[in-house]
Amino acid sequence: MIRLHKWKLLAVALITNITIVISLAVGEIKAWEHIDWLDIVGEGGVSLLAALWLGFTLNSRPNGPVTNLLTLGLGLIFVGTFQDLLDEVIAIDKGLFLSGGLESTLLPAGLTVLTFGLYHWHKEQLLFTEQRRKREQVFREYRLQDGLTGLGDARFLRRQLALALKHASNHQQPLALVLLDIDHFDATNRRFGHAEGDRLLQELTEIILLNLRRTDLLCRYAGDRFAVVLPNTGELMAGEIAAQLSRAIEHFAYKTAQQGETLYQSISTGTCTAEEYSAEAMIERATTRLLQAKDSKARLQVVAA
Ligand SMILES: Nc1nc2c(ncn2[C@@H]2O[C@H](COP(=O)(O)OP(=O)(O)OP(=O)(O)O)[C@@H](O)[C@H]2O)c(=O)[nH]1
Repeated sequence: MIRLHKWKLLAVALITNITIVISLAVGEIKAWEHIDWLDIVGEGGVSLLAALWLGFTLNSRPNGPVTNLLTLGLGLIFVGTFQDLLDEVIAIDKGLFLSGGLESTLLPAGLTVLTFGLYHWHKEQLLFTEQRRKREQVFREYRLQDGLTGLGDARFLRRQLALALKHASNHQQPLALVLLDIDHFDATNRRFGHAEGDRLLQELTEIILLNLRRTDLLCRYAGDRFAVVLPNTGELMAGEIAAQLSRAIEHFAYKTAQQGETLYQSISTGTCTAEEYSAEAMIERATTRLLQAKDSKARLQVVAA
């Protein structure tokens, strides 16, 4: 946290020190008997809580505009309450802005900025919830969760696909399955290393999730192969969604962690609709179509070369 947010922490520490120095310069330390210890405990406690909130917030957030707003809001609240605390030990001329004006300005300003930051945080959380919904139940079924991407694994896919098939047949709705496989992922692994391949798989997961509807389910079927269950979806729509996912991935400019090189990926897809198939038969059919797509891509590349 300290390394990531060092400038923000330095700014808060610097402003706090400036407040102490100015207070000492324009005021006088109160005599022991004039200090109200109950106020010190109360106001010191509020200041300490504001500092803790700031610490918790920075510890749980990446850098970015929402974090900046939250830091500014909590920072203002902290400095405002800290100034309040200083007032209890340093007597400052009542006519000075530092004595009353600063306290009564910083706290409301901090609360206003914090409210604005919390509003954006709330919006950000809604987006994450939306993405998480597409991983349905995975968070309650850790045994069937893929450790790298957080998606359901192949066993989870089979189980959910069987349930979706039953639901589709009971409600006489179509159901589709799309398999996606990254092209030449082995070469990417060999060139940039397995850890970079892992990061790429994680980022591609996010891209796919962002391009799905809230009812769709994404699973990691195997190594570089993903599966999407598309409820209430016919063949045409499934083909369209597969094409959208291919486009989204082709346009994604992945940056490697080491050198920041840009990598572009393509995928091959195989779709299949339910009709009278079982979950296993659907996976087999989609796999056959995926391999056919890979074959025709390879043949086209040979012709082009
Ligand atoms: N980094 C990483 N690589 C993985 C993981 N699981 C599988 N792989 C790799 O994925 C690659 C899959 O290779 P292939 O099945 O030959 O697929 P490909 O190179 O994409 O070839 P085509 O599908 O024919 O285009 C292998 O190099 C595996 O080691 C993983 O969790 N992390």
